[in-house]
Amino acid sequence: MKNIFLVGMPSSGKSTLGKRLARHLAYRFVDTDKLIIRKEGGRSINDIFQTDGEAYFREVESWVLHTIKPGSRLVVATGGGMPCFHNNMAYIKETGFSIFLDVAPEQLLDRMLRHNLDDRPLFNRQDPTLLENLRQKYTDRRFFYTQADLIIPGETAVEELSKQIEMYL
Ligand SMILES: Nc1ncnc2c1ncn2[C@@H]1O[C@H](COP(=O)(O)OP(=O)(O)O)[C@@H](O)[C@H]1O
Ligand SMILES: O=C(O)C1=C[C@@H](OP(=O)(O)O)[C@@H](O)[C@H](O)C1
Ligand SMILES: [Mg+2]
Repeated sequence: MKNIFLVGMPSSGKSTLGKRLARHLAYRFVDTDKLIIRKEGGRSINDIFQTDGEAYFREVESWVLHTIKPGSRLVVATGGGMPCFHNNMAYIKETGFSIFLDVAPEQLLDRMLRHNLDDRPLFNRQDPTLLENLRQKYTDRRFFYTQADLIIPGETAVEELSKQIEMYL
């Protein structure tokens, strides 16, 4: 039973869909940001970025990814940047089935402004250039995200997704 990795931009719905998919398949669910926070003794993602910098965060992020045991019936919601650093996307592809949740920057912006989630150091809701930032990151990161085994639109229902992936698991 391959682990399933959800990749994509922040706010694309990895954590939300990941939990639903895990329930549907009777898999366990993990969120790599939560694993990082636990490893760092409960510090927030913002605190890690501010105190130790992004490079340190990316080290821990990659370390955490490598602690995920292959074949353990897990749905893994990754952090938005994870596939784009170190050799993470290669490791994800080697050890699991990967799904890119493809959501356009305009829709990501809409979700970010609608929902009050402030633990995203790279995407500030008060920033007037947030849309530009999302567009730039989306363009830069697509190279990595599109290496996923499957690409789906963000609003895909869990029943439909389960049907699409059952033959790969
Ligand atoms: N398919 C969807 N349609 C509309 N809103 C969504 C959808 N999926 C997630 N959201 C909302 O967008 C926000 C970010 O979702 P989340 O699952 O945390 O994204 P990610 O883990 O990719 O950053 C949440 O507030 C969630 O309720
Ligand atoms: O896009 C990024 O580089 C990041 C996305 C976040 O995860 P989500 O995609 O779950 O928001 C989190 O890992 C960190 O703030 C960095
Ligand atoms: Mg998340």
